[in-house]
Amino acid sequence: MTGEVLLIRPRRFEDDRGWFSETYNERNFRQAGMQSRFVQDNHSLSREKYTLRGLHFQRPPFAQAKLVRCSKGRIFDVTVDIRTGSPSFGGWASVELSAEGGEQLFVPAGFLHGFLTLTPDAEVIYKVSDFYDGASDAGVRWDDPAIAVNWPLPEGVPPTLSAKDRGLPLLAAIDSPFMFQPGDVPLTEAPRELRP
Ligand SMILES: Cc1cn([C@H]2C[C@H](O)[C@@H](COP(=O)(O)OP(=O)(O)O[C@H]3O[C@@H](C)C(=O)[C@@H](O)[C@H]3O)O2)c(=O)[nH]c1=O
Repeated sequence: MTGEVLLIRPRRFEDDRGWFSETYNERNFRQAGMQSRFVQDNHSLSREKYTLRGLHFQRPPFAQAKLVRCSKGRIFDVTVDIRTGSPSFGGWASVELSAEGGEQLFVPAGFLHGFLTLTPDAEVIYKVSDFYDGASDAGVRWDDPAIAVNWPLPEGVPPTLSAKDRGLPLLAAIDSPFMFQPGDVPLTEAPRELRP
């Protein structure tokens, strides 16, 4: 497990037709410091601007690392440290991911993940390191005041949420199954950048 949130900017080769980019290359991403093996690819479409999905995680033995990118539009992507014993426990970090920029966020197991769409019809594609398991699916409220994510929502505009996300518990009510391990890295405001 790589216990560090990373921002990846894959190289783009531009020519008259447009561009080409390797969005994932196991060897190069490993060499750059991202160790996970992925077993499932996910793709979601959120029709409305200001749709919020999160804050989610899967419990072990199905804990997932995620490699997230936005393939249409723009999203405000958020990760929250829930590793017991971490100096940054309960802290959050955000990055904007856009189809135009092609940035990717690597979210290790031990973190909540969620995003707010900043454009209509935003599509998000992400790789995960273990299979979906409905019984292990869990999460924390997007507006938990103990985390206090500064979502870029205009004053008085509520996000569009699933019924499941409206009913999620507060961080204090979940028993985090994750421990801060030797070699893990605290969460910083700006994730370390990799250019594989
Ligand atoms: C996540 C997931 C959902 N599903 C099903 C369950 C449900 O019927 C439907 C929609 O699921 P959800 O409401 O959980 O989808 P969503 O709210 O988009 O959940 C996702 O949110 C982002 C922020 C993440 O980080 C992901 O890991 C995942 O939790 O799709 C799968 O079959 N496989 C999967 O891997």
